[in-house]
Amino acid sequence: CSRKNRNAALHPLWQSPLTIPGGTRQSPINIQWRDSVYDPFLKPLKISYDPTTCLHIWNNGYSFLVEFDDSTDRSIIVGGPLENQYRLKQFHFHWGAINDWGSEHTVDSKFYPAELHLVHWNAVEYPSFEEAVMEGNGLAVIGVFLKLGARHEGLQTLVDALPAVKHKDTVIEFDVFDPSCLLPSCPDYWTYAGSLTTPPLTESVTWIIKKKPIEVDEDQLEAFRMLLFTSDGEEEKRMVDNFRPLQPLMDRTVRSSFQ
Ligand SMILES: NS(=O)(=O)c1ccc(Cc2ccc([N+](=O)[O-])cc2)cc1
Ligand SMILES: [Zn+2]
Repeated sequence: CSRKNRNAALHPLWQSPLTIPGGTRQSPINIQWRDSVYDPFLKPLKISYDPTTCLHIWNNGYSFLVEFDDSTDRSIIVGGPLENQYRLKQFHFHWGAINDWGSEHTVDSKFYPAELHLVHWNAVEYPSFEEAVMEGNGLAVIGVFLKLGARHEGLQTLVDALPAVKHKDTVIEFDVFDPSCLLPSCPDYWTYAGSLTTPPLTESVTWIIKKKPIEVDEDQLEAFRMLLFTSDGEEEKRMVDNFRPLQPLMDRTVRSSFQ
């Protein structure tokens, strides 16, 4: 490809190419509602999180992560498209500089202002998260869209802690939080085989994307946008637009748990 195109493939935030050479199941994707296939054999997703497994909030320079103690099976998901139970490792968000974009996945080409990812790993088959990351069925990520609306009381406890992790590589203890308060009550989801959306971009994720968004208000989105990609002392760069561009669907079908 011409020099221009090659440069277009290198997004500043990811240094590595936007599509993995030979990648056949990259994420995120656009979910075309009418092309998704209802699968009556999909089970309901069962979620049981123990709020005391919450450890801390960490600004890792891409997003802010809320990390959990994944040394036991106290916070797990099971069912849905999953063969095994998967342990909660962390959750994080992706968002835009303005409300017109920010989510990683889109639905019928519509962006949401932000997207939550709850990251789980297959501790039944693999000894650690790092090993699971390298396996086709190693991870399960629940995606939840955020839309502008009413203030989300559960999210507010998280938002109140964000000023303490404004800079890259800062961490604050956060010892009781139940992430199920961030899930919509509607059980409907889409599911497809995909990848991590940040390096190492490994094709190890069973994506479970909730059909219904949760509502957050403008102040809560603005709180995300005052975080920084940069460390204390560096020239400030606001942490916004930390989402990967859409990737080709290729030979994949998105299944729905609903008709
Ligand atoms: N956005 S996402 O696809 O849900 C996503 C989920 C988890 C991670 C975290 C991560 C995944 C793997 C590694 N690694 O193998 O070095 C380091 C960090 C990165 C990205
Ligand atoms: Zn993510």
